[in-house]
Amino acid sequence: MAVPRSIALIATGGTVSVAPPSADCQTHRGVGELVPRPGDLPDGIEVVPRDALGMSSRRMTPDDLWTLASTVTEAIAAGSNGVVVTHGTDTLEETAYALGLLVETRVPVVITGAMRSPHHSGPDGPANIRAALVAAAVPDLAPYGPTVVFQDEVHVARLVTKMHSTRIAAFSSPAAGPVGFVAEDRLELLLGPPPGTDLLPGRAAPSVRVGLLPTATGIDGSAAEALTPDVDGLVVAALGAGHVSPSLGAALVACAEAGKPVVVTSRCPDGALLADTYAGAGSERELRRAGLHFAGTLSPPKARLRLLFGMSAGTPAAELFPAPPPAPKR
Ligand SMILES: NC(=O)C[C@H](N)C(=O)O
Repeated sequence: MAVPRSIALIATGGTVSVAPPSADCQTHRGVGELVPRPGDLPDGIEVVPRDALGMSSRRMTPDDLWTLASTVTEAIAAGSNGVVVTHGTDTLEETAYALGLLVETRVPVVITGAMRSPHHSGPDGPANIRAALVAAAVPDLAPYGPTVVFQDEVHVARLVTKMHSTRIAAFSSPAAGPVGFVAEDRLELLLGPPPGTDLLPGRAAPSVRVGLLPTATGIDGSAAEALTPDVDGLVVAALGAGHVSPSLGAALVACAEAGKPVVVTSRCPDGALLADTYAGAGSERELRRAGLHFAGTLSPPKARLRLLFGMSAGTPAAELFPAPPPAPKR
């Protein structure tokens, strides 16, 4: 008989592990309760369970992400053939991306959770965990970096987002769709791994504060001005392809001139930021010329984690968010 693949199952809390009959979803079961019973375990897999954290994902902090990344790294160093992390869904995509920033791995790392708690009808946790274990046991998944397995779909950490607040089909990757799926306890990969890695060149425990600002019609610079003294860096979820109101633009430039890196992202769930199309106050041309950094296709919360952990390790923002090559003449 073939040697079973050893998969570390690391629990952090979330709805997937809410303890019945806790009506307020505040108490979380230990990882032992999440391990499939012997008859429910996919063939050829052995689970090594470990509790890391036990909380709703809204409580997760950068320090917790650092701790979790260390736990995952330890499991890999101890010889796991793959890792599955169970997590609350509200910030699951951020944790997946943070593991991509912080964990150097040659084995698959998969994150999953549930939208329905174990004591509700049709809980999705057991099926998600089973599919995640199947995926984590396949070495071909490793080059994709951390992935999210949910509802039998496999999504890469950089692109995945929680699109629905209550349905069990909560996650998707608007830019490219899932890279694979699990059926009959087999992983099918549909697309190749992402072209680049998100792993940071230097890794260190979080030691800086990075703010995140929303934009909307008529949002001026007052919130940015109020926030600037309290942060070491700022991410703005700008309009469209990287635009803000002229007043907000001036406040962001002032923040950058004060030596605090400002990173522009888009509030659109899909698409990239422009470099050289619009001019004038608050346009992408003006903001780039003033030294603001642009995060490409990265979502606002993920760009925030990249800036936060990158700065903590002393990597300049310009290296974390390199400028695109000049556009060809049109
Ligand atoms: N479905 C969930 O897991 C939601 C929960 N509030 C959490 O993120 O911990």
